[in-house]
Amino acid sequence: MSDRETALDELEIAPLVGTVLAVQANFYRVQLDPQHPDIPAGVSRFLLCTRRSRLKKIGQKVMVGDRAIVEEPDWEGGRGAISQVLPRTSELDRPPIANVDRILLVFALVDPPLEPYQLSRFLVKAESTGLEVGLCLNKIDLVTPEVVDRWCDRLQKWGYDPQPIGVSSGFGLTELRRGLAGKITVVSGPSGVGKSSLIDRLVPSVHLRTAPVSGKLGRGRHTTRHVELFDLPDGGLLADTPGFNQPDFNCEPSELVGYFPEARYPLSRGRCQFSNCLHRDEPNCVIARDWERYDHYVEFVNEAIARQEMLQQLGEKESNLKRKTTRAGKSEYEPKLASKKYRRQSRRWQHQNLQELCEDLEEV
Ligand SMILES: Nc1nc2c(ncn2[C@@H]2O[C@H](COP(=O)(O)OP(=O)(O)OP(=O)(O)O)[C@@H](O)[C@H]2O)c(=O)[nH]1
Ligand SMILES: [Zn+2]
Repeated sequence: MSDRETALDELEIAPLVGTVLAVQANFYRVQLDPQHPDIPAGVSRFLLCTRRSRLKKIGQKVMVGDRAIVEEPDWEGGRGAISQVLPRTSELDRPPIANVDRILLVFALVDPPLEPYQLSRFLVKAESTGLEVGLCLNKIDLVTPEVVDRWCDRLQKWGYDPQPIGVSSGFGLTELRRGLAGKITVVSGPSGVGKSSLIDRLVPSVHLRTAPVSGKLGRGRHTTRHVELFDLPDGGLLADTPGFNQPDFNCEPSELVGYFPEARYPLSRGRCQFSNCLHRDEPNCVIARDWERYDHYVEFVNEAIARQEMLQQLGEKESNLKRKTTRAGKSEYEPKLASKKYRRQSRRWQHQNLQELCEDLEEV
């Protein structure tokens, strides 16, 4: 066995494993798990790594959040090479992060105002990932305790247990920190609610640029674009997502009901008469209509159906298009010759047909 094989063999017994915190132009910032006997005392556990060419060859992508095996650490230079990506437990595509455990939705009670419909969209989108969903209500300093209580009662009826917080004053952040320990959490929510300010407070080493909520849209001007996981002092990793105000759904209409906690319980207890019931006008449906968000549910189902129909039409259109390359070298779609019945009949075909017709007439 060569020296290298022996070294690899040893690595297999006790590989250096870490989590990819950020991707920066073909380099991966990896935080190694602590207490590995190979990590010398006093060196940084953060290594800037390349990806082994073998991984490139097999098309193995490395994502933020990935658990990776690191070889050939250069402790002085803070470098290493990723030789293997461990199986993922989850994979989000927006933001592109692997192994996320929890989505934490942050909304403000005011400034921007808390809108039930918008909150519902974010909740459904978060539920559609299949991950645990948490909800914080920020800016409690700007409303009365009665307003906070009213919102908490209302959202409990939706099936959630919101945590009121005040990022400016630090209210509720100790409890929030406890829920983040040992997990990878993605923070999401509309613009201007205080997501970046929250991360600034939770991760002392991070200073994201934040600006006052401004303009007609009531949006904060801070922009969060690249994907990065921040290391929390009490353990756990946190990522911010760019603020967006209207998440889209790309799920099947029939899946939506499962993303409403209010409907999950009756569905687990009984069955609708029709197996493909969408719980709208169908008879003998187990879902009651008297819960606050039922209208949201119906609207989201209608939206998902419309989306499905649009995709179907697009699919049909696309199958009638063929790709051609223009003189400028660009690739474009042009209508395929329509199916037989619309195609201009060729002379020969016309001639044949006439002949057949004549033969038919002769037979009569
Ligand atoms: N009054 C009050 N203002 C807050 C609080 N938390 C954050 N803010 C302010 O709200 C504004 C927007 O905060 P950001 O942290 O930029 O919001 P964001 O959610 O990251 O916004 P995007 O980057 O657009 O997604 C800033 O002016 C913050 O100072 C709070 O608890 N109380
Ligand atoms: Zn039903």
